[in-house]
Amino acid sequence: MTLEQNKQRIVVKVGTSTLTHNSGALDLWSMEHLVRTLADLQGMGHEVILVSSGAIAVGTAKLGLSERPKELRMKQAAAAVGQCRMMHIYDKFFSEYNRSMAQILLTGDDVEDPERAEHLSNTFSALLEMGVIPVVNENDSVSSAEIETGRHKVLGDNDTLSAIVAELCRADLLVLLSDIDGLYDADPKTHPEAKLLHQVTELTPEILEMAGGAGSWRGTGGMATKLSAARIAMEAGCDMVITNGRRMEDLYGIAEGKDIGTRFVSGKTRN
Ligand SMILES: Nc1ncnc2c1ncn2[C@@H]1O[C@H](COP(=O)(O)OP(=O)(O)O)[C@@H](O)[C@H]1O
Ligand SMILES: N[C@@H](CCC(=O)OP(=O)(O)O)C(=O)O
Repeated sequence: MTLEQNKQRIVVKVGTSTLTHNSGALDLWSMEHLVRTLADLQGMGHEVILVSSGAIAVGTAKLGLSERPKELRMKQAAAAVGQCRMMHIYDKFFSEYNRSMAQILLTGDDVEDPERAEHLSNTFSALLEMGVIPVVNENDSVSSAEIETGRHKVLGDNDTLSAIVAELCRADLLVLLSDIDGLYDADPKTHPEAKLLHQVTELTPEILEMAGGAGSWRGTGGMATKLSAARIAMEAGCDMVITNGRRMEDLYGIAEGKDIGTRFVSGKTRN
């Protein structure tokens, strides 16, 4: 396959547990490696979109709060503070690699409404055309679906959000960077003997039953929301891979189709 043929539009979603330390403070090593790898993938000819979580945890730490706020308005305020801090650091790191980035904050209404969705899709196209890397998060300060209930309604969580973005942008590949190597046949935190699944071609009831909740106070949704994302991506003809954000360099192999993490194979790739 030539490089031109292999040029892909890749959406990478990174979870709070990869971007922050247990204290909630930013994991600068992780962010720096993420940015460097994305800049490199772009340099290789791929188009890259980043969906980044972390705003609430980072805001909570920056405000010096002893725990993640329970009151909705306080969580939304923490998100506003954290989002700003994260964009500052992302922009600084992307600038070091001579890349431009843009912030896109979305709510469920933005993708549900056809006119807004079209504007959004046009904005993504224009940014990618100019070589800018869009960095997306849910607009937590105005949208309460996920942070209030912990479940997704319209968008709800960034796993689902990233799949919706992948669909909207007609991406070839969605990669979810998590704190775990992929989907296991049970949650390894409670079942140490659990085995990693390398490939999923169909979301059967057995697969859906394997998914448990979040692994730490910073994560949201756990595997359940990742499987919802897989459904959206697969139906849109986009492969999705869950892999460990501790090994950013795996992104190169994943882009080449190597067997890393758990790959949810879309009909488009299978046929
Ligand atoms: N079947 C499963 N396979 C792998 N991880 C699982 C499974 N069920 C639940 N989990 C949990 O999902 C967590 C990852 O999701 P989450 O905590 O939301 O992190 P992230 O910030 O990466 O989205 C893992 O740490 C793990 O404890
Ligand atoms: N939008 C929220 C994160 C929501 C979310 O899905 O978090 P995660 O499970 O860490 O990807 C934030 O920026 O804090």
